[in-house]
Amino acid sequence: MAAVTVLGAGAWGTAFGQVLADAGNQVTMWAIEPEIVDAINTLHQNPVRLPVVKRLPDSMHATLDRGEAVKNAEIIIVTIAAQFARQALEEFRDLIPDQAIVVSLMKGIERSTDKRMDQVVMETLHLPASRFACLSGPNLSKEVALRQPAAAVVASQDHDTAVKVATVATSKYFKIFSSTDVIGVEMCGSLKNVVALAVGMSRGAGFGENTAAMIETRGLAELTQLGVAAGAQAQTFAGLAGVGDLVATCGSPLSRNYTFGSNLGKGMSVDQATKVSNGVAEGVPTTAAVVALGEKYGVPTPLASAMLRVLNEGIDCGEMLEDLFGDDIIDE
Ligand SMILES: NC(=O)C1=CN([C@@H]2O[C@H](COP(=O)(O)OP(=O)(O)OC[C@H]3O[C@@H](n4cnc5c(N)ncnc54)[C@H](O)[C@@H]3O)[C@@H](O)[C@H]2O)C=CC1
Ligand SMILES: O=C(CO)COP(=O)(O)O
Repeated sequence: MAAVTVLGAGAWGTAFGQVLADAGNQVTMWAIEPEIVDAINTLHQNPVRLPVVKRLPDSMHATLDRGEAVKNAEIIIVTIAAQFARQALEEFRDLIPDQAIVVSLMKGIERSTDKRMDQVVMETLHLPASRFACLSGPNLSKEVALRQPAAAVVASQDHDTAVKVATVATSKYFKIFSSTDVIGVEMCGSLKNVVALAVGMSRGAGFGENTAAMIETRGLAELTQLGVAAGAQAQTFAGLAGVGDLVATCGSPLSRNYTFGSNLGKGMSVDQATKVSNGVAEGVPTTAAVVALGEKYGVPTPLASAMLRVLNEGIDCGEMLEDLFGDDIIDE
């Protein structure tokens, strides 16, 4: 049993807090929303972000106080919307205990810097790589919250750190594998959201399985090439964080990214799709960062570039799909 603190009581933070509690840990949730902290402590629920759970485990409690939240934590989990991670973590820099391991569950790239969350977390908290891990995989929060069997991969440069996190967070229904490919796991989780936007859009526009499979396969090739150029191992993209999460996210209306894309495909504007989104659709701000990273590493990103035109210029699904392929015949 460990003392674990989760920063951010959104849908995934709350569902993962329950995983940790079910694994036998004492779980402290920190959130900026007083109504969520109050509901977790008094009703044992998070009706704002995770209404599907009617009673959270008794070993979960919440606080608004940053110092109290982390003071005894052995493991600190970060599940804050990626674009706000830096500003939120700055407030924790001097509070994190010296030996604590910090684990990112976030799936996004910071728009203003094009940095992955491992980079943002370590540089903001002044954390050595040996005390950082990221966890990713096909983990739609509602299904995990209902305790349906699922798995994820946790990566750290320090194998012992990955194994420690996996040991602490493994429960009867949540299996965790270990890896040392931090860049690969980060790139998988962030980039698949852009693919999910495009697949959702094609579904919303009324296209079927062939179109979805085409986008997913070409998307996987694009994110693998970009990931490898950034220093990732190709095999990671065939694992849970890569293909696994691509299949889950691109195939489910429970995904905010898929749903955001689907609403665009049905004819909504970006503003309208943002208004009706039930939580953060990380692929939206991440798309521009993926295009920028492609330019930086000299890797073509036709899918992300086409989605950027959707987001910035409002092109429709037909034009987006045309943009995916040039006129040349290219080797697969
Ligand atoms: N929902 C899911 O199925 C999964 C989500 N993720 C990732 O986990 C991360 C969080 O996702 P969700 O919890 O589902 O999103 P959500 O939209 O339900 O919650 C976002 C969280 O970010 C917090 N936040 C936003 N701005 C903040 C600020 N300035 N300071 C402090 N906290 C702030 C909110 O309070 C909220 O707790 C995302 O990067 C997402 O891609 C990963 C796996 C599964
Ligand atoms: O990452 C996820 C599932 O693994 C959740 O996807 P969304 O953020 O699109 O809801």
